[in-house]
Amino acid sequence: MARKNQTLGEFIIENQSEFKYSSGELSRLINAIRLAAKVVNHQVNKAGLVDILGGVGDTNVQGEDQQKLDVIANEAFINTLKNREIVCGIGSEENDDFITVEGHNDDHNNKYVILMDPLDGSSNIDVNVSVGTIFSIYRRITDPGTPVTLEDFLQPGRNQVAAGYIIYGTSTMLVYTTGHGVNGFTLNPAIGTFYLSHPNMKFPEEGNIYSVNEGNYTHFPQGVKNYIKYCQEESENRPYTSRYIGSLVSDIHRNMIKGGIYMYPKSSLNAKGKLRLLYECNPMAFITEQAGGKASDGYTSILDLQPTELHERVPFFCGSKKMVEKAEAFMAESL
Ligand SMILES: O=P(O)(O)OC[C@H]1O[C@](O)(COP(=O)(O)O)[C@@H](O)[C@@H]1O
Ligand SMILES: [Mg+2]
Ligand SMILES: [Mg+2]
Repeated sequence: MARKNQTLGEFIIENQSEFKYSSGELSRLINAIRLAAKVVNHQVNKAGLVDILGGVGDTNVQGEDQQKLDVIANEAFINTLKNREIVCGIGSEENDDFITVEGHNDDHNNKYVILMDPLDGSSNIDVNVSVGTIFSIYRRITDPGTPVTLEDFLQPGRNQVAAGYIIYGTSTMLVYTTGHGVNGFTLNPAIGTFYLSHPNMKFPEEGNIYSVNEGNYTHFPQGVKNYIKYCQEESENRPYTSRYIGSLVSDIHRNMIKGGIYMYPKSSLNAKGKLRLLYECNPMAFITEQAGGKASDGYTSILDLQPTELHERVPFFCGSKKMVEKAEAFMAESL
């Protein structure tokens, strides 16, 4: 049972039995994520003081300029997870291929794979706007004792056993689910402890915030253009307010608290949109559905999509249930 101001450590232990495979491994994994989050939080908070702003002068597999904090966050999570030998594989936005973690005595016996976006909202790092980390956890489907394979990562989002994000904003929060609701923990920086501050988070069914990069408006499908016009019309609780931070984690976190819809549609610029299915859309969709919201590619639930590549992109509509259903109706109409 969630108690306000319970520490994250206490919550993990007290809720372990909820988890059908509860052998303590998943708890150790969430604890490792908690530790890496604190390491990254420390770096993010002092970014302007030490020379970790800006790019490393290299591009990642997405063709994006890698920021120094992308690399620092990536290494912090990979090292923390590897050193604790609790995963058999790691997939990251910043690594072309998945990383095999041999585990104790190279026995490949660990049961979980993790996919992550170590630093989300990279374009906001240098301008002191909130950024995040996103993670998604699966049980492997290939036999323990054998090296992990791509198959273990390309599972539908419905198979996730846990997912969450860390938001490095006005305060630092860790929000996650293991399929039993969504809980948010705030870091007390003075003592380095996460406390339960947002028990049982819920997306309001309806809201009045829409989040989309309207700079791409002319390139959007007609259905999206029609929905944006609908959001801007004078009517009962419209026009909605437009809010777009440009950090997926922060935009969805705000909309989960206030009610709203986030969209990164396909466009004539990006045939499949921009966001990555495995370590951005699947984990945010799992959180959203667990909080009573909805997430789709405009037609199909994100969690029912069958992934085919580690870094594949999908169009993303996510947020308050009635708002996503309305956007989907406009998409269907304009087919
Ligand atoms: O600048 P755009 O095209 O609107 O894209 C913003 C989106 O891209 C992202 O920054 C992509 O994530 P990364 O920063 O992890 O690459 C999202 O956080 C954000 O929602
Ligand atoms: Mg991202
Ligand atoms: Mg990123």
